[in-house]
Amino acid sequence: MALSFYKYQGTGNDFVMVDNRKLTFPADDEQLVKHLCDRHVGIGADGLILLQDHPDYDFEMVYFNADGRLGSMCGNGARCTVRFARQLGVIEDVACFLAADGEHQASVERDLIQLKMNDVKGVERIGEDYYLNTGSPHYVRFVDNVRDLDVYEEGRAIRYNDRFSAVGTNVNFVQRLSENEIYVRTYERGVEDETLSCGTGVTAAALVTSMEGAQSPVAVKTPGGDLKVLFERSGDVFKYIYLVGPAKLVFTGSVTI
Ligand SMILES: N[C@@H](CCC[C@H](N)C(=O)O)C(=O)O
Repeated sequence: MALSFYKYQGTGNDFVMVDNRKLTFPADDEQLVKHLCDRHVGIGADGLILLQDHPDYDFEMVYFNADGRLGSMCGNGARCTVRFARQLGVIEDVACFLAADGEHQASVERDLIQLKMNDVKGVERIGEDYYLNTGSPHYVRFVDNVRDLDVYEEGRAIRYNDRFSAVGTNVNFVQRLSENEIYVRTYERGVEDETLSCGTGVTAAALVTSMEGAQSPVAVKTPGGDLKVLFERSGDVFKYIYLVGPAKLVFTGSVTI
């Protein structure tokens, strides 16, 4: 069967997008998803996303990690899905959609997609580090020089330690650039490598930076580009969280599956 796909990227976090409104994609085929995301023998991406109809929402986003497994929330992927939905004519400039962690609102503002994230209730301290869930689980460590860090090795050491090896976690390394500006590099669970950007990770990093004195909005640089995180904070409870950044179509194509 011929599969038409669209390749999108949001600050360098890239996704194979499939219009699955007719439910023809074999979503239970883990090996197929893994193959399509493979950068040597497939299309190549950090994840695969199905856009599907839903009776109560504009659409549903079904996200798989590059390892083929069904994933939790993906912030950059969600921003790309909103852009994709607009391209398909499923939405105009605003959307209310369903993802793995529940309902989300989003709006398209020229090049930027503004995505409302779910409230975050509770941030755990682990030594000098932080652990929280922004739709996906994130470990956050502040470092002095993030550009020179071996994110692959240091990220794996945390992701596969006794606490996290079974369920896994994403691992974010954060350098404070100024009071309200940070640089974030992320080791992503399910990709099992550093990606150019991770939306839920950037969100997690911005929220914990506010626990160290930053104010909303926090400007975030990543190896793949710039994002902005807005929020309201009360202790370790965060509401009205918005992730803002670009999402772009890279190319379209068709593969035989
Ligand atoms: N790239 C994503 C994060 C995706 C989730 C992650 N791979 C996991 O398994 O937790 C993002 O932009 O949020």
